[in-house]
Amino acid sequence: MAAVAQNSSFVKALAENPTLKSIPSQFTFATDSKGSQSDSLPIIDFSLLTSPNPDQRCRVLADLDSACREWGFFILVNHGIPEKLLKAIIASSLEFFELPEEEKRRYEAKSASDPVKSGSGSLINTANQRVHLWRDFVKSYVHPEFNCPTEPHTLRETLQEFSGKTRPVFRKLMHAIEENLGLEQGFVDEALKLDSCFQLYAANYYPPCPEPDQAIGIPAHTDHGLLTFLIHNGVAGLQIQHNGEWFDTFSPQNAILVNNADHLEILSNGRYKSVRHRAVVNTEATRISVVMANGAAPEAVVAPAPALVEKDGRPFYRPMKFIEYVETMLSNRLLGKSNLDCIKIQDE
Ligand SMILES: O=C(O)CCC(=O)C(=O)O
Ligand SMILES: [Fe+2]
Repeated sequence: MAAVAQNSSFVKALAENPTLKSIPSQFTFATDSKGSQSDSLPIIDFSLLTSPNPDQRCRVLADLDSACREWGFFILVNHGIPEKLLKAIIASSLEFFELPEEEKRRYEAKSASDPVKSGSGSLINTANQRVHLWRDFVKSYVHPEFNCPTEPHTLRETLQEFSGKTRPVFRKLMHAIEENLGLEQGFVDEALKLDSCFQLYAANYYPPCPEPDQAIGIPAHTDHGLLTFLIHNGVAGLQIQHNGEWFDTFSPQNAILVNNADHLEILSNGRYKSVRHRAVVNTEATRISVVMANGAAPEAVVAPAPALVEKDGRPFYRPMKFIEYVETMLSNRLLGKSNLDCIKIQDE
């Protein structure tokens, strides 16, 4: 047990204490955080989705289908979002974490539906103990209504632009997925009301940790929404689970890491599983990730696509209003308890 007390609600301040040699006991999270390497993580070239060459387009659609089906994760390249904007959103997010504590504390969450929240987060484990995470975060709902912390002043414009530029990429991917699932053209736009799609921005700050094997940034979980986009500052830490094994991810310069989230699993009636992933920490370098969770409209009721239910003989998930699902998830602090499990229709 470490002698250093945690007086702050943010891990950054604790990690910057020069006397810290081990983690305070409330951060202890027993897990094997080693990840395997794979040279077959799927890479999808976004620009080929609009290729005039039908063979090329067919090939990228097939690659996207197998990435969604087998890995639930892919590395998106040539997406057209300027590198300058990706760098700017990471820089503005870092500026947020560097604000004085009292400024960040203004956004401490009072309820799951607060549109802007900040803190570091903790969970209750199966032994009913509170586990603190080795990460600080800031989250805000950015679409259909735009919310943003007032400081740093660079964040608002950058975040607005980032949200505006990620939405068409998300929608084009959803159209390709609609085609891959054999759904009628226009079905996802209408059923999920994608003009008003929900987007949640989250930035995570993982300071260096003196005992990275004893702590966790974010434990294994799946995300709400359809597709999650993630970029980072070049420090590795995202791991995904594939066939029961944990894999480290990598990303070429300027790429976006994309993963299937819960509502894609529901929509596809279980064909495209929401991928379990986690964030591990290290002794050396601060890691920052910026996440854009892309979902259906808050008021849309998400259910398995009727055409797939017909093929499968039955739905495997119960319908639920999108925003209700998100807010249930954001207020659920139980480790290992998945919202998706709650709406799964079990075999009779
Ligand atoms: O920082 C990461 O790599 C993972 C973040 C994440 O999974 C999340 O914010 O939901
Ligand atoms: Fe996540």
